[in-house]
Amino acid sequence: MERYQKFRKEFPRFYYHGYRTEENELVYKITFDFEIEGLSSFAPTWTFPKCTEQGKTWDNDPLFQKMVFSLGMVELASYWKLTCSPQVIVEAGNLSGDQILWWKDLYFNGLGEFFYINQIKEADPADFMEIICRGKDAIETVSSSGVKGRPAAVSGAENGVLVPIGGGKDSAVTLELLRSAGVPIYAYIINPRGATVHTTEAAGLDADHVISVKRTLDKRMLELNGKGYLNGHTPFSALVAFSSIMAARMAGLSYVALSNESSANESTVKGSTVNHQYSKSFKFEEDFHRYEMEYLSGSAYYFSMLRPLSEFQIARYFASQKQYHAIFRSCNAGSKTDSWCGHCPKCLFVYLILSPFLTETETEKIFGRNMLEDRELKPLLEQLTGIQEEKPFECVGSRDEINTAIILTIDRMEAEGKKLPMLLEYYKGMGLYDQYKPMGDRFSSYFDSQNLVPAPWEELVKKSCTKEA
Ligand SMILES: CC(=O)N[C@H]1[C@@H](OP(=O)(O)OP(=O)(O)OC[C@H]2O[C@@H](n3ccc(=O)[nH]c3=O)[C@H](O)[C@@H]2O)O[C@H](CO)[C@@H](O)[C@@H]1O[C@H](C)C(=O)N[C@@H](C)C(=O)N[C@@H](CCC(=O)O)C(=O)O
Ligand SMILES: Nc1ncnc2c1ncn2[C@@H]1O[C@H](COP(=O)(O)OP(=O)(O)OP(=O)(O)O)[C@@H](O)[C@H]1O
Repeated sequence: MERYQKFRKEFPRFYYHGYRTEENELVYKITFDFEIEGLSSFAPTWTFPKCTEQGKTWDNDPLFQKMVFSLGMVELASYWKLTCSPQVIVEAGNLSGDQILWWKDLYFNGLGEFFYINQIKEADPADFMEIICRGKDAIETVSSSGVKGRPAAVSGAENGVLVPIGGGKDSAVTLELLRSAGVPIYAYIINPRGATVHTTEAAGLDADHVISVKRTLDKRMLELNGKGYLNGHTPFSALVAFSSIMAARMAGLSYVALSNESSANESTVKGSTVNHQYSKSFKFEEDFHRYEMEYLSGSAYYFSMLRPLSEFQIARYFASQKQYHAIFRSCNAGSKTDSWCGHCPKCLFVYLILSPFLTETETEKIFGRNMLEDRELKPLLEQLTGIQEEKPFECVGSRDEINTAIILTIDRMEAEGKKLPMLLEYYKGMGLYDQYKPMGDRFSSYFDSQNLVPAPWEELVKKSCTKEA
């Protein structure tokens, strides 16, 4: 890819100079200092509310400072990708050889979609970036109450569990599961919008149990995007991971419960490792866990409550949680207007995966239209079901579970004597029905034991969300 080589030559060095903090009784604000030498500097910000005892200063907390530095390491990916400068010079903190390898692995995999879409074939895991660390010596961290290893019990959970909220169905399911476990819940939201705020309301959380942080992008990055510098997907969920453990520390919470499912492990491009949802995968979860244990010791136990489950089971559970149906929004395309766009892969995916568990009227009411009658969505249906090699670059379920959901919907509608909508009729004609029907329902009893859910909650997830087909 020509632009890649050209920019790397023209701008060989990217700097993470440092960060500046401002702290008062109400907020803790961080301004990162990045620079692409010869092009531009960037100053993105994060503002956290202060929710701990008065007089506590986070600037004096060594672990928290390491977290701030680490958040900058994730944030820099959005700015580095403009020119993919071969050298990244880190002055803001110290990194060991092992840490450097960890970060390179995150950047390479987390930017897998970016490289693929921009046709940057020459990006190689070893050579795409050299990280040179010129930071001062690391401040020794004093280990505190954080949980090490996979917990057999959930001690400390009585203080509360932090649940990051995306505004879609998955985090609502985590909220409800943890609620049934009887632990206090705190919601965590980056840049609140209607759906995220309404989700906390539907869960019955008051303002004291909602931690909202503000993140700003540097406008110069947006301007450079407009001028033809490189742009594309960045691993947003890695930002959720690093920032949520900061919020947990400020609030004195020992657990952060994500809502990433087993299906997120499937690659987006068949036969490759390119995964749009890389930082939602179990590999990232385990890697992050290891990083915390080794370099951020004392931080909250980070795990995904829904990791044992498929999207199919999450949809079934969510279908019974009617209090969220009018307000949840999974659509990324409509996230700015807090709406279902009704035309994107994520909308079609959610429509299909909920369909076996809701009536046609209920599903149509959620989306405001019957998407299954829209012939323009045929190509998306083909991508979602695996007729096409490439899944859409969106957070959608695995091909197998989408096919299972469609078969169940067709069977239900036919048993009720209903006429199939256009897309389901088309699907039947494509031969997939005959291919998948004999396989039966392989997802109702699904359970992925590769997970980090603390033992008592793992049992709860199994009991609440799995059943024999
Ligand atoms: C693109 C993105 O990550 N957006 C999230 C961001 O939204 P924001 O309003 O801050 O920016 P955008 O208007 O979407 O983008 C403007 C331009 O800036 C670039 N950019 C943006 C964010 C970033 O981190 N780096 C960037 O370089 C971008 O390329 C544009 O040119 O924050 C919101 C929360 O405050 C998120 O809700 C936004 O997420 C989008 C809805 C979204 O589509 N996110 C995708 C990355 C996505 O697929 N999200 C997955 C997570 C997958 C993963 O972690 O790998 C998901 O929703 O599950
Ligand atoms: N703005 C945000 N603030 C905090 N956490 C977020 C935010 N956006 C996403 N997340 C976290 O990332 C997870 C993945 O996002 P994703 O959009 O897949 O899930 P969702 O919104 O809960 O459900 P759905 O899959 O229906 O969209 C969320 O469940 C949530 O834990």
